[in-house]
Amino acid sequence: MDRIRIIGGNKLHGTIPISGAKNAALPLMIAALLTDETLILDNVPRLADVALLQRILGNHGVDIMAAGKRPGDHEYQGQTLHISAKNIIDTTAPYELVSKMRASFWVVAPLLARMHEAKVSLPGGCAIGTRPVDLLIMALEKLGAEISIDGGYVIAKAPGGLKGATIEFPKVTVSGTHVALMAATLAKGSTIISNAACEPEIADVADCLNKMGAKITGAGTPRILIEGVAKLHGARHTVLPDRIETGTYAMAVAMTGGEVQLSGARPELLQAALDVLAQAGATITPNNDGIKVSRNGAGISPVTVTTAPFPGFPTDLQAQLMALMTRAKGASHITETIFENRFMHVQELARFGAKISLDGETATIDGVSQLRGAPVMATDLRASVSLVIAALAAEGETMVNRIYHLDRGFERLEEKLSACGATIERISG
Ligand SMILES: CC(=O)N[C@H]1[C@@H](OP(=O)(O)OP(=O)(O)OC[C@H]2O[C@@H](n3ccc(=O)[nH]c3=O)[C@H](O)[C@@H]2O)O[C@H](CO)[C@@H](O)[C@@H]1O
Ligand SMILES: C=C(OP(=O)(O)O)C(=O)O
Repeated sequence: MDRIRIIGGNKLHGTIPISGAKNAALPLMIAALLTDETLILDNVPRLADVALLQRILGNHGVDIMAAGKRPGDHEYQGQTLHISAKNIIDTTAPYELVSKMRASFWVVAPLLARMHEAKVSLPGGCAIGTRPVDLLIMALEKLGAEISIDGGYVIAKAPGGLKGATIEFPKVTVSGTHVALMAATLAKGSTIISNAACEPEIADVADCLNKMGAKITGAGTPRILIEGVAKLHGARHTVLPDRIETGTYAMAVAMTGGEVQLSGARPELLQAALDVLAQAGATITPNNDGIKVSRNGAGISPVTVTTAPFPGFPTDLQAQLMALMTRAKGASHITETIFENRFMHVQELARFGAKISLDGETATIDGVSQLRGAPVMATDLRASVSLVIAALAAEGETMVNRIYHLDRGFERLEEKLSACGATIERISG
């Protein structure tokens, strides 16, 4: 099993190119199931989750061609995928594949919308809470699907096709919104999704669906309107930059000090997180090429933050912020409201000498002047990278074990950080 070895203490200086967003690339690839024509996606990150989804789509009969690099392409250029779901040969998504990645469950929506049937294993994914799919099932039932659960599989049928409906989510759900949106594009009549998730990845998927011939308005707001169409066609779409990767590297720079240009980043995708970083003492400068982040001289100030759906502070940056706050001058408070068990990093951060106490959904972090490197274990994707952030500032050596979590969502992490002066290497085997 690969590990990452880090010797902390170096400031970060240089440029980090921001990859395409994992959480947009995955639903965009899934949306290709809605049409028998080719969907071309540019700027798809090279990640374990993307590779796994390629296998899952392949199992349904989808052909995927990954275009190589052209001369002059930047070495970090995302890949271009040509995805063709001309013939769907199997509407079952098996346990062996779906259990490894939660988002793969979302294939239920396009399969049902286009093939009028789907049998999809209940999902797995990061251990950050119970993560039920009741609201996704509710949305599909509203659209006229008959759904049963048998042997760990969701079996969905819509013999006459889906029908437009009003779907009101009792709580904001990204997965529920993606599923409702994709399913409604091919439903007969119009659909209203209210209390929809406003995450930028939803709007990115809706943009792509509209290029494919869907009639969607309001994506990115809590009320989305979809006028169903009989057929979708091929299109070409570029995956938006990863706001969580952006925020993660911004926090790494705030942690170590130094100055880094986050190339290709879009500040409006993570304004709440950038505001918190500025409060913590980092200097954030949006520019033509992305965002410059620096922290020179000044220490880290404590903050009080509560995670919330977009445009609030993202839960996917909570662990990274906690790592940063371990070295703040005073006590910080971080409240997690989205996932009930997203504090797996707390016990691992303690191995560096961090002082964190938990009370229900709130963590209190008493900043310490110095962290010390330690052997630690990655537990889930964002928790893993919070350990990397701590290690970059810790005295001495850290060994991060079980880094397959990191490979799910961070493209060439060690290369990007070492190019900015970090002492970080992957140890294979
Ligand atoms: C691949 C992807 O895009 N993953 C993101 C997505 O996850 P995901 O789409 O799974 O997250 P949701 O927004 O759906 O979940 C939000 C909350 O709603 C609950 N819930 C959800 C569905 C349901 O049927 N019933 C229910 O109770 C969840 O348990 C959670 O407490 O949004 C999360 C919240 O921004 C992010 O942390 C994940 O990185
Ligand atoms: C929790 C995440 O992913 P997933 O929803 O795929 O588990 C994440 O991206 O932080």
